[in-house]
Amino acid sequence: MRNKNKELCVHNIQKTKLDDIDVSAEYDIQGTLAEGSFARILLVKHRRTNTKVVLKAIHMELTAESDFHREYHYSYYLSPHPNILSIYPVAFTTENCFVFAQEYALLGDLSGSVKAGGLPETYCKKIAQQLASAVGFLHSLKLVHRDLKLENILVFAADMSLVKLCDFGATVREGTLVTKHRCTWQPFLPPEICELVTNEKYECKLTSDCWQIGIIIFVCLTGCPPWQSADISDVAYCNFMRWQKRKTTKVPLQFRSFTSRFLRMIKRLLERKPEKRASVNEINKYLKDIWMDRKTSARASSCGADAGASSSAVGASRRESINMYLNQMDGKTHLADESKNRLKKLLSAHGLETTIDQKTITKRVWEWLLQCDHQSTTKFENI
Ligand SMILES: Nc1ncnc2c1ncn2[C@@H]1O[C@H](COP(=O)(O)OP(=O)(O)OP(=O)(O)O)[C@@H](O)[C@H]1O
Repeated sequence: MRNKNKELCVHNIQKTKLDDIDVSAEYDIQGTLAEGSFARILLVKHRRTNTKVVLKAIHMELTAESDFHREYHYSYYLSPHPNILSIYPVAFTTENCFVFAQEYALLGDLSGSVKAGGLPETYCKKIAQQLASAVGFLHSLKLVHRDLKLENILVFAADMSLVKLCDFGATVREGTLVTKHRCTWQPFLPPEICELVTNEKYECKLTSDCWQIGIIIFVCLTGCPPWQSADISDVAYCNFMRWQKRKTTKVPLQFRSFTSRFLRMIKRLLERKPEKRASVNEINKYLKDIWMDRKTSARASSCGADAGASSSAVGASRRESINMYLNQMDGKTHLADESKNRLKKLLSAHGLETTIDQKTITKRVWEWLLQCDHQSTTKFENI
């Protein structure tokens, strides 16, 4: 009964009264931390309390007021969880933006920490455990995050002992009719979403988050996604599906560096049928196991191509996958540029020019991965 009330309460979206304020009068703007698709993330110091906070300034022309209220409501409601970004009870409007205040993650997001070849296994397990806890909390309230990716996991400790989930801009109640979220990376999308046509509506389910956590764990361990797109036109994905459906005993190349326990977990999270997919809580069952197989990981680079006949196809598809990231980045440029210009105007009205661009940082990371993929492909083709 208590849980039911909690659940009802979280879905009762509060419309906070939004006062129009002059940002530069209240805050000392120190710089732009990042630029998302709809928002600019500003590092500021609150003049009166001398506290450093982050302001998420969402451009009004790109976001309906009701969407802002939903994002702020869910972000604030969820933020007491230790692995969810803390949000302050501060929301207001400026001339062009809806704004709310958050705590500052000094180490940025996970896409800046995951290097070619991946993170140490111990770090990945800490991330998996904290992410499972945060997303498990959302799921207990029947909320679907819908946009789980490295960029939405903020790092508070270099050894990954504290990470927090952020960006509840796409979060909705389970069962809500939605269309594909425009700014998610294709390799992170589950098959049931990949197969939708543009603007097709679907009922969102908790299980799509479980798939995305599976992909995040894979990317953290290896440094790159397992395929470009979870659909039948993708060779790497097809190989995985054939193996999962036991049509072949040959473990797909990009999964050869893992132990059987890890493979069991990842197969459960990356189950094609959403109704059969593991819940996030299942991840906890595998945290004490060894994930990387020391012997095979020395032989098969998870970032590389197959040493057999299908090597070029898989290698090409994986290169394409990383290229696709870069292209999607470019695709986002137009949208980001529009909002960037408007936000720039707003900021320069307060005498501030900004130059940091998160898109460029992420693009650099993926260019590096592309280089890594190319090197290991060459290595395996020479075997
Ligand atoms: N509190 C914070 N501290 C430090 N960096 C942050 C913080 N909040 C956000 N960021 C940075 O800003 C980026 C974009 O933030 P956020 O995801 O909230 O914006 P968005 O416009 O919703 O992004 P998207 O492109 O995913 O729609 C994050 O990936 C992260 O790098």
